[in-house]
Amino acid sequence: MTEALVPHFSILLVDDEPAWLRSVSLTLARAGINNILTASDSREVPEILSRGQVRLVLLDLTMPHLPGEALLTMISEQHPEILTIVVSGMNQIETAVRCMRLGAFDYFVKTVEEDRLVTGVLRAIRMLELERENQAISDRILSNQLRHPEAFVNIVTADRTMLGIFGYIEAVAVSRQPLLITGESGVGKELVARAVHTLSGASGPLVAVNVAGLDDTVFADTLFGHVRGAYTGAEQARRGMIEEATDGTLFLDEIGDLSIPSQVKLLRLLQEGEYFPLGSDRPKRLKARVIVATHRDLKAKEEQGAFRRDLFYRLRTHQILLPPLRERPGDIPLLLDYFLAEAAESLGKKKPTPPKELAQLLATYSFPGNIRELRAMVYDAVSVHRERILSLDTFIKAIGPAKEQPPPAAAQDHNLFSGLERLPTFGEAADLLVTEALARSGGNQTIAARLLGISQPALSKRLSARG
Ligand SMILES: Nc1ncnc2c1ncn2[C@@H]1O[C@H](COP(=O)(O)OP(=O)(O)OP(=O)(O)O)[C@@H](O)[C@H]1O
Repeated sequence: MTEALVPHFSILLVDDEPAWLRSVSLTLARAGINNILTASDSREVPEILSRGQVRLVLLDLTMPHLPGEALLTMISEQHPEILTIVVSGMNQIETAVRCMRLGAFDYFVKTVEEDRLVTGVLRAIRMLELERENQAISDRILSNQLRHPEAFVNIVTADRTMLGIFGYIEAVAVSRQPLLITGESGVGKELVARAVHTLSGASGPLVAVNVAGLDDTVFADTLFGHVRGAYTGAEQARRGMIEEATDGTLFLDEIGDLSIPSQVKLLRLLQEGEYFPLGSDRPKRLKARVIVATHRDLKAKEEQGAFRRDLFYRLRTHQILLPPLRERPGDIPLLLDYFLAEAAESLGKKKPTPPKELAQLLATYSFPGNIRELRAMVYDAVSVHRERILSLDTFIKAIGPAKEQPPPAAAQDHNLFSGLERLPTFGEAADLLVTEALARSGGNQTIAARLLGISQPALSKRLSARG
């Protein structure tokens, strides 16, 4: 199998000393960077750059023929899309300042530790990747069309926000940067992580780890693995989940519950792209895309000091916020139909017909457990179901008595009465509302009362008063 090229563009190393070219190539390869070209004759550089593959150049300054500063000027003028890192033998502040003025992205002295050079290269790669991804995101938003709708077949929705999120997912799926998925419990975060993984085209698996409740040592052991004898009881070496996810996706769920020491470990992993299995002093490379999810408000946690700011900023490079089910009521009938078919098939029954008032009833409920809760309700109803038409009873029981709910967004923005010349009286308005609620609920008073946000006895009293 041919190894994937990292990053997706080429990095060109330019120096007249072949030994330096070899040594830097090896250092970068150890950091997982293998898409490298080299040039020991600076006169070759313009032709190599004209092929359009190179986005980052590591440039020596003192070279025969075309000197480094002349090349730097040429690159800044003719290839503004390319970043140049100068790696010079000269430790002179004036030279460094001049190079930065000529457009260098960074400046390193050759004697500097290799680690610092690698960090500089990783920073440049990250910046170029983000630039490309931002471009992809705006292209997607403008084109407003999905390229791979098949990746979303398991995510039932017709909601505009959700469809917009699908477009965003297509744009960021191939990124190597972390992705943060937030949203209430049961809203579909793991389902979305799976769609991202499918679209990433990664050859490895998706490995999901729920990190809630893991103490720091268990967290490190689970993710990083250990060598034999790392601690009492570690009789066998164990691969960590990061290694299990090689060439695939590591999905860390409930990230908002991670302890501070584990947050530090995760940040280091993301920044340096490497980790140490417990008991080992040989680093391993992170070769998986990291997706994290939480139902918690990470911003609020960060403000309270319970979540590290640097990690929060690192994680939210790409972010998806999934809306709760109550904010997409149009999805309720679709999901109902989908889960009825799914439940009937798994329970070996014929798909029941839902009473037409059911979707109305469900729209009055706030679904704190979101889609998972709706799914469980439907499975429950189908399992006790005998007739052709599904009974409303299990649903009415599950959602409990009506509670005050915020008015629908449309009613908040626009007062329905504002266009009327004569305002109806309270009594008239209430009568009209009751009539409409009864029509929508097919005459079912329980549902009508829920739609009106009043108790059933209160509705019944009002109806008898009407005569
Ligand atoms: N749009 C959808 N279409 C079909 N099924 C869905 C949809 N969204 C969620 N589900 C289903 O609802 C259940 C909960 O989804 P999922 O586990 O992805 O939620 P979550 O946000 O990750 O939950 P938690 O915060 O508890 O981890 C799963 O069975 C999933 O398949």
